[in-house]
Amino acid sequence: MPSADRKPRTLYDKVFQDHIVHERDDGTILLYIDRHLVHEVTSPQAFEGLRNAKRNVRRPDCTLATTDHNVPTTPRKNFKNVGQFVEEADSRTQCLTLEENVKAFGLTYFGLGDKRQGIVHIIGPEQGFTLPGTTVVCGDSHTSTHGAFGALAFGIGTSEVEHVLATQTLITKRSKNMRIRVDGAIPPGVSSKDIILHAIGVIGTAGGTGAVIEYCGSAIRGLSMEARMSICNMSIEAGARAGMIAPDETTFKYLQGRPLAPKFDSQEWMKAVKYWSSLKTDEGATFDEDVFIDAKEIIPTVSWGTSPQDVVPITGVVPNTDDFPTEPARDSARRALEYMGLTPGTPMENIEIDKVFIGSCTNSRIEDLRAAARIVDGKKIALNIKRAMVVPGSGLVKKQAESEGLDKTFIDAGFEWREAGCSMCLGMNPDILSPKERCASTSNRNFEGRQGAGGRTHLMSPVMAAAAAIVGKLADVRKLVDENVSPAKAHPKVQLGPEVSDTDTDDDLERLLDLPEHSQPHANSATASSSGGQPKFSTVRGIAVPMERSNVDTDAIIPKQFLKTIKRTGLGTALFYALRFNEDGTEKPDFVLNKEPYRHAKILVVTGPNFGCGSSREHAPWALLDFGVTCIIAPSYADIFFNNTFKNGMLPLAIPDQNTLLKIAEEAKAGREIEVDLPNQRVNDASGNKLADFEVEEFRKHCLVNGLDDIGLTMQMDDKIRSFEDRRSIDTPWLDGSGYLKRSNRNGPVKVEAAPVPKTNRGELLEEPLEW
Ligand SMILES: CC(C)[C@H](C(=O)O)[C@@H](O)C(=O)O
Ligand code: SF4
Repeated sequence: MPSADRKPRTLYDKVFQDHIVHERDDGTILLYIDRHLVHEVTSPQAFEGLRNAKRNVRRPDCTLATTDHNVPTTPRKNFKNVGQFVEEADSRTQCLTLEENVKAFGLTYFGLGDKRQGIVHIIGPEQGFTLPGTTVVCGDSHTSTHGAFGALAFGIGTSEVEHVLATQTLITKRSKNMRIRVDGAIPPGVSSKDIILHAIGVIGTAGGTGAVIEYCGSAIRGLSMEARMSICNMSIEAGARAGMIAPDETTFKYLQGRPLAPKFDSQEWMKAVKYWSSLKTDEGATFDEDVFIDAKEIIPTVSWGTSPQDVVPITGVVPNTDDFPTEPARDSARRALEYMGLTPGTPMENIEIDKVFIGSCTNSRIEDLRAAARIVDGKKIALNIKRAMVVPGSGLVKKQAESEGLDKTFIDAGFEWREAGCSMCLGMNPDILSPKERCASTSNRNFEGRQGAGGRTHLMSPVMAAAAAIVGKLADVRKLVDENVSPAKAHPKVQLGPEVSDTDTDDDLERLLDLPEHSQPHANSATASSSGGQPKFSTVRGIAVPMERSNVDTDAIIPKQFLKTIKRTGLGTALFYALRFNEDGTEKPDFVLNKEPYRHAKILVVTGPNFGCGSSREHAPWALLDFGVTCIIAPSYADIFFNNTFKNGMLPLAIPDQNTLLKIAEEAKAGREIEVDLPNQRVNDASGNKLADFEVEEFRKHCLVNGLDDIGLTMQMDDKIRSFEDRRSIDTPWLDGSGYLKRSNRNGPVKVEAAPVPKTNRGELLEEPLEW
C-alpha cells in the first residue's frame, strides 16, 4: 500500500494518497470510500435519486445504516415497530423511509429493536466498522469523529451520499495540512472536551477552513480512544474538513475483538496492524498551519455565546462586547449575549441553569458516562434543575453502563436514564428545550435554536455538566472532585469492549448470511450513464441581497424542524426561518429578505467569512435554491456547504478581497442588480462594468456550465474503480465484505451479497423487532 514517494508525508497525505482512483490535471480527484455510514435524515433523497436513475448501491458490504436523529429516547420495552413507536408524523416517515430503503437496496441496518442501534458516530467505532487508514463518510458533519482511528473521515451532503452509494467514490480535492499539538500533563478536572473547546477558542470556528487537522503531542497520545473521538468530533466546529490522530497501541487495543475488525491475532490482524503502524506523519513533513497548546494551561471550559468559539474558562466572566477587535465581532457578540440573556462581567459560575443534557456523538460513550457518574455519585441534582438527562450513545453503551450500575447512580441523583439517540443535541425528536431555558450540555453546537427554539446552550464536558446539575449553576468541577482524579484518565474498569456485542459469534454470522431471494449482488453492477440531470449555470443577473454577518451556520440557514422532509423541494419558506419569522409565523419586518426588492433576490452577498458552517444538511442550499438564490458571494465557505451548492447547480463565489467584496455589497445595498458571468468568470454591475474577477475550479465550472451529472461521469470510470477495488482486496482484504455481509473470492474481484432483511413495512405490525 505505501507508495514509492520519498517526500516526507503527513498522516493525511498518506491516507488520502492510498485512496486515489484517478487524478485530473486540475487537481480534481476521484477518491475511493471504504466505509459509508447512513442515517435517516440525509439519505432519503439520495436513495430516491438512485431509484430515479435505476442505479444500485455499489458496495452494500461497505455501508452501514442506523436511525438516530428522529428517534424518541423513551423506553423501548414495548417496542414493536417504528410505525407505532415514532409518534411524530414526519420523523416517523423519515425512519420508515430508511427502513424501506435498506430493505430495497440490501444494506445492513441497526433499527430501534437492535441493541447495536445508536448515534451513527458511536456505532461505527463500536463495531470495528471504522478502521485505521480507511476513508469514512456519512451524510453528517460529525463524521470527523472517526478520524480518531487514523481514518480520513468527513461529512458529506445528500448528493454526495448518492454519489457514494452509486459509485463508492467521491469527487474531491486535496485539503491543507494543519497540526494542533497538545503537549504536557492534563490538569485534574480537565478532559478532552476542554482541550477541543479551548483549541476552538484559540483558532476560531473558521480556523481550520480547507484543512484536515492532525492532533498530536503527548497529551493527545495519553488519551483513550473515547477521548480522542470527542476531540476529532469537534474538528468540524473548528471549521476543518476532518481531524485525525495517528493510530497506536491504544487504537489497536480498542479494536481487538470488535465484530467488524480483522480477527484478533489472525494473520490478517497482523498484516493490518503492520499497515496501521505505518500511518504516522513522517519526520520532516510540513504543515500549512501549526498550533501549539500547553495542556497545563487548560482550565475546564464552557461556552457563553452562540458559536463554539465563544468559550471562556469556568473561572472567567461573560465577556464585554467592547473587548472584541472589530465592529462585526462586537456586533455578533452583542447579538449572542442578547440571545443568551447574559450580562457582561457576570462570573460564569453565577449563571443558573434549567436543564442538563449528557449525551450526543461528542460525549455519550461509556467513558463519558463513567466520568459523569463519578461526579454525581451519592449526590442529588439541585432543586432548580427542571430536567437532567443522560442519553447513552448506543444500545451497547447503555447495556454496558447498566452492567456497571451507572444507570442507578444517575437515577438516584435525579437524572433520567434514556435510550440511545441524538436526543437534545439538536431536538429533531421530542427532547427539546423550551424558549429561554438554559442548558448545560455535552453536545457540540450552541447555535441559536439548536436545542429548541429560543433555547440557550452552554457547551462543556460530561463532568462539568454533571457538576452543573449538582450545583444548579455552571460550576467548576474541580471544586467537587478529589484533586487526584482526572476525568481525562481512563476508568480503571474494563472499557466497553467487543464482549458486549451480541453478534460476535459464527452462529450469528451464519444466520445473517442466510440470503433472501430479493437480495441480489449489487457490486460492480454499474450501468454507466450520464443522465445530465443538473440544471445548467451560465450567467445569472438579478437583485443581490446583502448580509453583513460572519460564520452564518446551516442551522440558521434552515433550522432542524425542516430537515424531516424526504424531498429536496419546497424549502424556500424555511430559509433563515428564525431570523425571518416571529414565533406566530408573521414576518420580522427588519429582516432583509422581508424587504423589497430583496424578496426577489437571485444572489446573496455575505461580507463575513465562513458562510454555511456547521451541519452538512444539503437542505441549506435546497432552501436557498427554492427561494430563488442560485449564486452566493462571500469571502469564504465551510467545505461541506461549498460542495453541496455545486451539486445543485448553484455557484458559491469566494471573493476573499474585502475591498472588492464591499464594492459588490454596495450594489446589493443600493438594490441594484448585479450579474455573475461564469463562462467569463466576472461579476458586473447592472451596466456591465466589471466589479470583480473570480476563480473557480475547472472541473466544477465544466459541470455547471454543461449541467453535467457527476454520478454519471464517475460511472464512466468504472474500469478504474474496479481495478482500485481489485488492488484493495489484495492489500487490505479486511475491508471487503464487512458488515454482516458475505465475503467471497477474497483475493480476486470481490462479489458481495447483501444481508438478509426481515419483512417490515410502513405502519405494519412486526412480530419481531428489526434486528439484522
Ligand atoms: C442532520 C445532519 C445533517 C446534521 C449534521 O450534519 O451535523 C446533524 O447531525 C447536526 O448535528 O446538525
Ligand atoms: S451532532 Fe448531535 S445531531 Fe449531529 S450526529 Fe451528533 S448527536 Fe446527532
